[in-house]
Amino acid sequence: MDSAKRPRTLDSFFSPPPTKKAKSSNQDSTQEANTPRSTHPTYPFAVPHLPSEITEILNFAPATEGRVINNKPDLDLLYYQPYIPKEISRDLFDFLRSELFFYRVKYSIKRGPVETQINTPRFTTVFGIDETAKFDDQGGVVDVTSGKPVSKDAYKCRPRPVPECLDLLRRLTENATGCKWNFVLVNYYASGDDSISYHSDDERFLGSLPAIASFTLGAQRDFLMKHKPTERNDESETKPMKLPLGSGDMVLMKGKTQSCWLHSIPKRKGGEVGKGRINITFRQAMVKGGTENYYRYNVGDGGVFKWDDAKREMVPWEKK
Ligand SMILES: O=C(O)CCC(=O)C(=O)O
Ligand SMILES: [Fe+2]
Repeated sequence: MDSAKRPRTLDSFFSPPPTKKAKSSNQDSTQEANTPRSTHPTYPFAVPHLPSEITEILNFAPATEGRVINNKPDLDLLYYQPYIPKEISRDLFDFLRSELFFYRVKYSIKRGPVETQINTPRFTTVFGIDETAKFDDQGGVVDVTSGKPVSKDAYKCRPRPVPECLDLLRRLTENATGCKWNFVLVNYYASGDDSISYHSDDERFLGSLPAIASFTLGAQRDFLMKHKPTERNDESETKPMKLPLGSGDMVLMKGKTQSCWLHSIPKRKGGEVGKGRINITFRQAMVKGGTENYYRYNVGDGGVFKWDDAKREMVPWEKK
């Protein structure tokens, strides 16, 4: 690991917290206007960079050493409890919930003659582009080798660059784990009724042994894992393993985990679930089909949602 990339001065831990000066509303709006933001023609609105109070502490991640979990067939996990330092996980959760745009994606699947409408049971958003292309300084999509603009028809979607507030966490996690990622997927589970059913992230466009980092912020939710069905009928196929993912935790899933195991966040009642939970995953898509898949299922073609702090819920957002 390159320690030069992750300054680890202890000063910010021991210096007194920044004093909260009383601000006039005028000063507030000036500060708001001066906040650096990530923009792009595909973004419904600009996304502010993280405040320095958060970035300074984020440099201390991972807050704990990852625990290896590989005591079951084909399982290969590194579980950080937590990864994000405790003193910023609440603020990072509040920031991302308030500042990102989300979608509630609907799509239809056809199995033979029957077409079924699917309402994705959570809020989602996605950023990134596969290995064949990148964004130039103007935000244009260019071929990764020639640097020439990629035709609009090359993708059935409009790829979006990762905003700086998520890209910082992506870069820091790359440096700490030695992995490489070009996609950021974000889920928001507003309540215990929001969920993700058993699946594996084993699409061909991720390659054969993908490493996926999965972060939790906000409410604790159970993460269930079970082995895919085999002829061995191992106990791991019927008795799911439960990781109680709490705020700031990260699970690095690697090796044969995706090809052999399924995972889910089931619906839940009670506990913390009503506070809402954000999940962030970093992934590496190799080909254009991967980019199209991620935008189809995480942005889709419906409306934008944004957090309403007064109503304490996601509300449809419209350009004013
Ligand atoms: O929310 C989580 O922890 C899991 C999300 C997930 O499995 C996915 O987005 O593929
Ligand atoms: Fe998944």
